[in-house]
Amino acid sequence: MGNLLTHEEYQAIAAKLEFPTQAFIDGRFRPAMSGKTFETANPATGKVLAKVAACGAEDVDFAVEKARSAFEEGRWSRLHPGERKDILIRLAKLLKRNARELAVLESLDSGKTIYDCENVDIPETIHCLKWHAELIDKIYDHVSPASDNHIAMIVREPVGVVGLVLPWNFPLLMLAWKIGPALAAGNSVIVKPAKETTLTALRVAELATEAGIPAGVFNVLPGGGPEVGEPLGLHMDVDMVSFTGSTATGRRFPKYSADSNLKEITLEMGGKNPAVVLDDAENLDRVAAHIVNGAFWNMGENCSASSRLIVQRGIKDELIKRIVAHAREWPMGDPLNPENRVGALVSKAHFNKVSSYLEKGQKVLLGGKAKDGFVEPTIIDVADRDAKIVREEIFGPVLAVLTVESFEEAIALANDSEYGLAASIYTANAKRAIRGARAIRAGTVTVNSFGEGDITTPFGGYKSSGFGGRDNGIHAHDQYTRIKTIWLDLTDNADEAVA
Ligand SMILES: NC(=O)C1=CN([C@@H]2O[C@H](COP(=O)(O)OP(=O)(O)OC[C@H]3O[C@@H](n4cnc5c(N)ncnc54)[C@H](O)[C@@H]3O)[C@@H](O)[C@H]2O)C=CC1
Ligand code: BAL
Repeated sequence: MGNLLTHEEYQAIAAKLEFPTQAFIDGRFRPAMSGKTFETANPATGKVLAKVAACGAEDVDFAVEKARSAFEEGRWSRLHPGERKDILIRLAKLLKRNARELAVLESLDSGKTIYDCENVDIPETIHCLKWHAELIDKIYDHVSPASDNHIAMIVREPVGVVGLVLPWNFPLLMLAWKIGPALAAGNSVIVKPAKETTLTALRVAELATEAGIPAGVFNVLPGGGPEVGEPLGLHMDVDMVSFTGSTATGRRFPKYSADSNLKEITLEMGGKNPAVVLDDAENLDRVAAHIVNGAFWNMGENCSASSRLIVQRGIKDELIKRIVAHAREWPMGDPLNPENRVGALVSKAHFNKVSSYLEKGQKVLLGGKAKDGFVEPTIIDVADRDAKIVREEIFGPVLAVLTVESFEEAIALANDSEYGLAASIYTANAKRAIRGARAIRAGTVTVNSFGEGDITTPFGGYKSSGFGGRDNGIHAHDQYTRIKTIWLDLTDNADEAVA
């Protein structure tokens, strides 16, 4: 995969990196108005990388004012879509030119492996921006089938000033999922990265300006959730917020909206995603490889991670044997070593949270150890269907195994969760595959594979996993536009009385 460097070469790049540390508002870097900063550390070593501006409500007000001016003056919102396309493609090219530096920055700040940053995060980020840029001058508005005497145009307009509240698990990719369609549609954006992972968003803001995105259109406010996310959610002049993160925090946004200007809200939240393996599944070795990828990719810090394996008793032992064998091929260690597939968890706090799910007395089939920011890929056989590791989103490399006797029981168990983000079903029986996929209440169901689809397919959840619009695909465009109807009377009626 890819054109990877050696461990030593990555370390040499890391040693020379400069870190952007200030807020980016109205086209330039600025300290937080309060002068406050917070430390951001490399979770793999605990070493502080930089002190970053800790923004607050006053920075939010200032950024919203600048974003609003940019929007109203039409610096970006009224550019020809083809011009926005050209600038966004220029941004994608700049990201490509700086891909290696961004990959190392992302890995250092988040604990993600350089292997994933180089092979997934950075290329998909670039592809996402290009895809939305290419889309924007190919979308047509509509004319309604109204009477001959009227013409009714149904047009899409950018929403205005958009808040983008991001998680830490895919800092650049989630940025791209949101700024791609939001900027392509002509909005001004205020990005609030997760406090744990701010550095790459700040670097992208700098590159966006170099690409030609006008001042005020792309702003980045580092800082805490209550300090930046909440004032953004409550702001009277923010038109829409798109959020990705935990269900607990996501729940706050509809309330912020109701307590302010009824801004639109899209929420992409947690998951406890089932991988259902039926006893007629073919090629168990391949199934096992998919399950390992689903459960342990990105250290399980993935909202759509397969965290519940629901397996029919007849094939359980054979499947587990193969899953364990595949998982053993995933080395864990320094994220900057390209041999490693499992890096560090994002922060000490998150490490503590994930470790707390590893309890004495569990039937551990693999792993189970946690030390100094790293958690081994862990598989636990569970009889109690209400155990915490079955119900709660752990967001770490922990796979709970549940045993069932039938297809019907498997589907019922798959749905026995407050979440409904993603699911997989492995079977050679096409009818069962489709019946199962239809019956599982989740936004994405993959058959005989693990994945999230790609940029062309909408991503989002059912139940407590999702609310509002979808990320990715043409459907993401809906999130960041509003529909307006324009009626025009065509009658030659100068002398007629108005009825
Ligand atoms: N669905 C997903 O992709 C993600 C799920 N999670 C889940 O959430 C758990 C906790 O992680 P956190 O970082 O605490 O997630 P979080 O949901 O609190 O953070 C997501 C974003 O919301 C912001 N935020 C936090 N509190 C806020 C508030 N009161 N008002 C407005 N914005 C606020 C954060 O600063 C961050 O930018 C994880 O262990 C995991 O289970 C975390 C990150 C991503
Ligand atoms: N899996 C991409 C979206 C997320 O984890 O938040």
